[in-house]
Amino acid sequence: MTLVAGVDSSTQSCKVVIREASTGRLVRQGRAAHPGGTEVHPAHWWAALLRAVEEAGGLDDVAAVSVAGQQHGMVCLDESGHVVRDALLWNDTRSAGAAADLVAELGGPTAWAEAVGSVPVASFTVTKLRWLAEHEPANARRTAAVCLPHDWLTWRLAGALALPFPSWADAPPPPLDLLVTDRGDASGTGYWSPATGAYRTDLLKSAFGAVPLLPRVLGPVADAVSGGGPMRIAPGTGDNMAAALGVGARPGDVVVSIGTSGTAFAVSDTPTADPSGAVAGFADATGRFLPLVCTLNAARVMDAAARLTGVDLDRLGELALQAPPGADGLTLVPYLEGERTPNLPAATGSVHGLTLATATPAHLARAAIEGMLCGLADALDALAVTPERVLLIGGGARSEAVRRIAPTVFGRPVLAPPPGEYVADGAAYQAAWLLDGEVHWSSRSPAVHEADPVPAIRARYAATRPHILDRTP
Ligand SMILES: Nc1ncnc2c1ncn2[C@@H]1O[C@H](COP(=O)(O)OP(=O)(O)O)[C@@H](O)[C@H]1O
Ligand SMILES: O=C(CO)[C@@H](O)[C@H](O)COP(=O)(O)O
Repeated sequence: MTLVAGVDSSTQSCKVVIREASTGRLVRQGRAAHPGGTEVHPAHWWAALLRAVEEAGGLDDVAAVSVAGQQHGMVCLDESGHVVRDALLWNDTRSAGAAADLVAELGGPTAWAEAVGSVPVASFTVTKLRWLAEHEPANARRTAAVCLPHDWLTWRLAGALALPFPSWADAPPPPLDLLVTDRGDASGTGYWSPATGAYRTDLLKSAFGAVPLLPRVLGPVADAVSGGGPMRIAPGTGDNMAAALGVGARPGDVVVSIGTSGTAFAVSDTPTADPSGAVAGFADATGRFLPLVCTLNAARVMDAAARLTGVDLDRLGELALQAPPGADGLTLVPYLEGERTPNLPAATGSVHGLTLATATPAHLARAAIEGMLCGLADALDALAVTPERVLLIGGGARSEAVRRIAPTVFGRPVLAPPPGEYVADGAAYQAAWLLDGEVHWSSRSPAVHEADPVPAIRARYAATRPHILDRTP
């Protein structure tokens, strides 16, 4: 039996699945937590990957592996391959001013959308590099190469494979020219064009003042390390691109992922360029494109509501289902981390419509879930496609309350695939694809969730959304 491994190094944790290459049957899995915060030393990702691999029973019997990771994070390496500073993650908003400057310098949002398919906000790597050049010039000068979280982990794996697994933790960094990436993750940098398939080093030079070494961009099915050992390494990709593969998204589908980020994305045969900036024109992991809208506030809104109400996530869901749709007018605008779409990096969350009657844990629980889903309903609208199917995935989709409330907010049925690790599965799929050239994995049918639409929920949310305070008092 040939086995493949898929890794999901996402914001909150690292997950590893080991599947049978021919059928996709799940054989073993493991996971390990990442530290909190929006800047993280990449060594923590490597340590978590090793713990998750160990929990999954190791990779000795695995023929191919692929790593998917949180998009956009800035990993700077010096000439010897050592990390220059903690990586700034996709949800770190300190580069919001740099983003605004870069947009103005190129002549406005349309110029960016035409150049790289997306209008950069603080999440994009290019804005983080501008921030670094302005605020930490010594670190900027030491930066010989820039890569993304999945690129860095793939590169560390490439360097470790020659050693037995117990020694992987101590594997020295490989040469910088072994760094590779893929179209999907490259498209989140702000200096690679999905339409032309080429780096825009001119934009990088303007933003950062220099052009460090960049990872080689591989096609969807290519070895990340040529002439490697017995285990092959696929190119990997960004976590949303891997999720699209893992869930088997096809043209006509919109996938809504409720993880740390909230994302809504569709598979497209053509590149997109939205000058409003709401839709990022990413590439996918198959050679196609993945227009995507991302919010900074999704599953953690429920974590916060659970803390506020003093219950666990299961109880939070039960409470939410006790309150009526619309929570009797209690409305929560979920900008707890600032927001990316709409681009309000300094915003805070707010609660409106408090009365003696709505001041209950059940109302707050319902308002939190509805508010988070309203942000995603806005994301679905921004995608401007008429989906045949809306598929709900991510940690937050494990909540029955989310699955039952989503159709009332979205105004249409949603399909919930069986709970699973679809990002890691997508990576495993890519590894199987590398081995066999084609993959025929069967999947279980998603459960259909239907409910009467309640348009008043979004109407009230739209009325309250502009009434927010910034985080600077
Ligand atoms: N049963 C559940 N109900 C609600 N939320 C859940 C449940 N299980 C997990 N989650 C949420 O899933 C989130 C993690 O989702 P995940 O997709 O793994 O995130 P990421 O990929 O960003 O690291 C946590 O914030 C947690 O709140
Ligand atoms: O920035 C984006 C998409 O553009 C995020 O979706 C990150 O890729 C993080 O994903 P999760 O950890 O929330 O899955």
